[in-house]
Amino acid sequence: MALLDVRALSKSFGGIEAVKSVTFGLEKGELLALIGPNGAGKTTCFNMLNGQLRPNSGSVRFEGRELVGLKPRQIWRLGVGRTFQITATFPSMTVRENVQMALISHHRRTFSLVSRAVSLYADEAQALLERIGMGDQAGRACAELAYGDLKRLELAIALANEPRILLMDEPTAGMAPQERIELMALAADIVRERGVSILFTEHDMDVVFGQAHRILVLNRGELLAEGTPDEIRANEAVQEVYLGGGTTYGATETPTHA
Ligand SMILES: Nc1ncnc2c1ncn2[C@@H]1O[C@H](COP(=O)(O)OP(=O)(O)OP(=O)(O)O)[C@@H](O)[C@H]1O
Repeated sequence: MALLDVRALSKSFGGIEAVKSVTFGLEKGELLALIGPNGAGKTTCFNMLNGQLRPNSGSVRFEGRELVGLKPRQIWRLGVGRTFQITATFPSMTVRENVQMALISHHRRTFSLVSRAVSLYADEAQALLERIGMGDQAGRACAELAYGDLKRLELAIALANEPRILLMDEPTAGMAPQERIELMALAADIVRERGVSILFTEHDMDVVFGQAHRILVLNRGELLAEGTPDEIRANEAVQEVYLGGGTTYGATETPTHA
């Protein structure tokens, strides 16, 4: 059984079947992309995986344990983390303090807001920042960071919780093209080093086809295709959905439909 085993997951909103009996697995150490046109059901899927939405039917098993019915916080504590499209940092704190806060939360320590978390987990936080290439920015206030750096910091904050699985919802949204590639290349390295599994949604096809080990394609709530980047690139049904057929993508062409 896959590390995360998703079976026949379905969700309707009134008459709209947003996700229809979706089944897939996420393996240990895998970088898996979930793509699909606007409204395909990607966000709804993510919300069911991390407990924000309860599916109408289906199951989500993590290491054999059923996650459906658990609260987001419980799922997070089990090791299924999530990054959001909107970055959630404390702007007035420094970069390092933000990571320290995440480490403190992970280790369930309490601290006084008055004295601030000046010393707790400072070395660990610095090490995480070095890993994402932001060691030299540790002392800056978050509010001063460029957008791309904030997204990288968000990755460090997510890693502070030592997730086994990381759900990344459009991690590169709003970034410059080269920065996007770099962020996902960094995520790919981290997958390799730590054996973390990542499921991510993404609109930038260069990022998807350049970095993902495997790709899931959703269309109108259904899983249309699943395979390696080469298999998906060659899949006619996928080409039809994305481009009306005929054109290849992921190499030189980059259709975006954000
Ligand atoms: N809370 C909701 N209430 C009603 N309909 C919803 C709700 N959330 C999503 N939907 C509908 O479900 C379908 C799937 O939406 P979803 O946001 O999951 O797609 P998506 O693939 O994430 O799209 P995008 O790429 O635009 O973020 C859409 O038709 C959407 O309008």
